Amino acid sequence: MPTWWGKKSKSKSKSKDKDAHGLLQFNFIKPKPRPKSFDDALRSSPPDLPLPRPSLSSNDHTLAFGSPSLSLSASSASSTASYDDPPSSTSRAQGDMKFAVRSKSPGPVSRGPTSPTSPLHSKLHALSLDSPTARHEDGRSECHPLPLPPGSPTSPSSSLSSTRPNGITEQTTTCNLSKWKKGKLLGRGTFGHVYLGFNSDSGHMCAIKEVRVVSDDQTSKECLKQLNQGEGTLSVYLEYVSGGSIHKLLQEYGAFKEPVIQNYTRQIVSGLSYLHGRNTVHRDIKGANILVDPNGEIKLADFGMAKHINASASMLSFKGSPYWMAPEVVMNTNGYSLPVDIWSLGCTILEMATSKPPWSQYEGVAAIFKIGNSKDMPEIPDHLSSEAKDFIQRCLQRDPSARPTAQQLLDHPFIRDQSATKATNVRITRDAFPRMYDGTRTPPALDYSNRTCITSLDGDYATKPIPVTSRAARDNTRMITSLPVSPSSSPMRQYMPAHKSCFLSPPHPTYPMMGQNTLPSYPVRSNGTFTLDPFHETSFYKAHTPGGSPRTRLF
Ligand SMILES: Nc1ncnc2c1ncn2[C@@H]1O[C@H](COP(=O)(O)OP(=O)(O)OP(=O)(O)O)[C@@H](O)[C@H]1O
Repeated sequence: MPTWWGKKSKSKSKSKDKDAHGLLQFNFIKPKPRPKSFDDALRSSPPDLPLPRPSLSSNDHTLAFGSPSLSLSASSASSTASYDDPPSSTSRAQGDMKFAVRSKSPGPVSRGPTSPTSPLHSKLHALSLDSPTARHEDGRSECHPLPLPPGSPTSPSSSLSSTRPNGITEQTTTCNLSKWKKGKLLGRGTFGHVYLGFNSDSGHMCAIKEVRVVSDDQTSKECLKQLNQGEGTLSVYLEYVSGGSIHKLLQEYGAFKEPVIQNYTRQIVSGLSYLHGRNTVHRDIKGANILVDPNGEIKLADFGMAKHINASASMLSFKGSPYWMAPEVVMNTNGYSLPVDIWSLGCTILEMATSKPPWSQYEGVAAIFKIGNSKDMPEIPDHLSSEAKDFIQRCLQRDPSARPTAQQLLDHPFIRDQSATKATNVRITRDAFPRMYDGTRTPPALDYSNRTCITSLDGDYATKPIPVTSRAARDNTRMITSLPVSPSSSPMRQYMPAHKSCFLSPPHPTYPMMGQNTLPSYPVRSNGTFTLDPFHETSFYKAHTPGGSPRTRLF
């Protein structure tokens, strides 16, 4: 095996450790001496290094691996899966990753808005990449043998455990015990709101992501029926990560210092290395989709756009969040693959360093033009170290094949010497975000019905308050950040020849073209006032390929 960057000669044994949270962790094996420089290393042929093998946490909702550990938070993959790239059966079969989605059932009696149906409700259905339709052997079909929401009771009377051949322990609930109440608003995303969930039986918390669902065709209605959905909402129960997202921390604390960036980058890259090692591309890496827990552990979230790709295939669909989107996605001509996450990683590091993504001075579509059509490189702040600058530059290579892989990046000088212990993670996060620990961090839930002003994106997006006319008007004018659309809906479409495999759909209605000056509207509370967060709010996407194609079924 060729040598691989081995300045640090300490070889870690592949060991299993159980951390305080019941997450099993495995360390990387890194024998081998290292070449002199990162470039020497890149020139060596990448070895087929053993990937860290994650294992499921006790609540079965996170995967943790590597050191520092990185978890893949249970996500809305099933509910927001790519419309034109359905999740592959391979990833389902492998069982390496599991995205458990517990959907809300109105049940026989509606519980009202502050008391969502318990995830253990007898009519709940859970979607999983492993076993979306399993039933109990005794014929009880109303319960689902999938992991409980985080913190659910697991007493013998309430659950049955079984260990599958791949080592994943599954829990089967008897579906009648717990009560999850919807609490304060944690945040808003493209498809809905995320609330704190509290289990009054156990005292446990989870995050409840309420996804709005449009079912305007028969297939959609059938889908919803099968999910036992009502009221146009799908509830996804997720592990609650109390630190919130990197995006929120940036809003609250401003740009991160380099040691924090280094520590978080190392963990993100570790997660990408795991995902990419399994040919899975996340496609929406950005601060808002990366959660930080109070122990400084990073969790990748929101796999709604993740996609397993075949060795031979690349993707053509236009997905992602514009400011973090790789040029090849924007141009949408030759397809794209795993390196799109590396580009987005570079953008996310810039976001951490400046609290804004690259090209944030441009409106959404103008930024897309900048990414796709120019040869410009985003500005890299001067105050960063030369290693950090080099790391970012390598991620932001316009030619995807020139970008290092996640596995290679783990040995980049910017992050390779990062102390990889839990103590370091805790210390760095505690020092950087003290209020995460003193109980004052979480701002009060925003009352969107009463907000009085938002700020305009044109010009100085952060400072210009403008009146809000009505919720309807506001909802019609949101900007896109996460955007699953068909290839032919790319805003670049009219400027380039249509790709053969494009669906002929009309331009996406939620994409304001340049000059339209629409108003993105994500007011966030900052120092007691609402300010615009132009990088977050998105239009509620309703796909519209002709004829109500199956891929336009939901959302
Ligand atoms: N599991 C969680 N624990 C704690 N907070 C969460 C959790 N999931 C989401 N949040 C908070 O809610 C916000 C909205 O999350 P959501 O996943 O709906 O959208 P997003 O990822 O921010 O944006 P998009 O949908 O465009 O990708 C996040 O930015 C985060 O602050």
